[in-house]
Amino acid sequence: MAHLTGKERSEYVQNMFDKIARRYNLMNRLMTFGQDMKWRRFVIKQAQLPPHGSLLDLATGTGDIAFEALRTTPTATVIGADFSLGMMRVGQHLSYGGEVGWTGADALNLPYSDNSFDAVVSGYLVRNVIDIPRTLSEQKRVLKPGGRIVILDTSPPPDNILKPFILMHLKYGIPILGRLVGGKDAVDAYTYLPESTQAFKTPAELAELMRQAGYQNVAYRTFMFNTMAVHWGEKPT
Ligand SMILES: C[S@@+](CC[C@H](N)C(=O)[O-])C[C@H]1O[C@@H](n2cnc3c(N)ncnc32)[C@H](O)[C@@H]1O
Repeated sequence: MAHLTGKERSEYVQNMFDKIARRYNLMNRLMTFGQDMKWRRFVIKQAQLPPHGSLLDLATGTGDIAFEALRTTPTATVIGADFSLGMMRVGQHLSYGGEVGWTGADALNLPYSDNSFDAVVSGYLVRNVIDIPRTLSEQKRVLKPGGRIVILDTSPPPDNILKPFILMHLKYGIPILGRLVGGKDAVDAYTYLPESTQAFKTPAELAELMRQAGYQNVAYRTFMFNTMAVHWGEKPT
């Protein structure tokens, strides 16, 4: 991965998700021991979407976060945007799939006007983009003043007594599970996931990038032995 240019890395990520789309949801449930839906519910809680509000689920993938928004706020307008059409095609056939406004979009160049959404949320996007400040700034642009950004992503395992066990799960558990569930097409993806997690920002570093991008009231909460984090903040009014 380190040898790829930004554009090549972007294409690599896009193709990778197209390839694993069919087995993606099952892998999530297995890898996280069924915890991932709890974090998605927390993301939507932090979005504080008003009735009839508008939400953009950026990097929606198969739509799990978008579906959670529709489940808790059925009157909301929910747009799911992603650059992997394969992932969104899977989501279209799931329950609530008919109620999401699925859109092909790049998180670095959003096809929406300024001040469009009450909330912009994302799950496992920021670790994958080639320019984090750029996506944070694009998300701020399309948020209404006072609108909320919420980000769910993995975090590098902190230095503590659990680190060797977490590294074992990342280095061996997840790639082996990926191969068993997704076959050889999934090997790259579930090797990339642990590598990109270890190379990603710590929760404190990501919070600082959000502040630098101009968000206010930035805060975060970590889950699963600090290996998962949800960050939130607001666009100034
Ligand atoms: C791990 S999946 C997460 C899907 C979903 N948010 C979830 O929580 O399950 C990451 C998604 O991010 C998308 N993605 C990565 N970089 C992107 C970018 N620059 N623009 C749009 N989507 C992107 C991928 O196509 C993929 O569907």
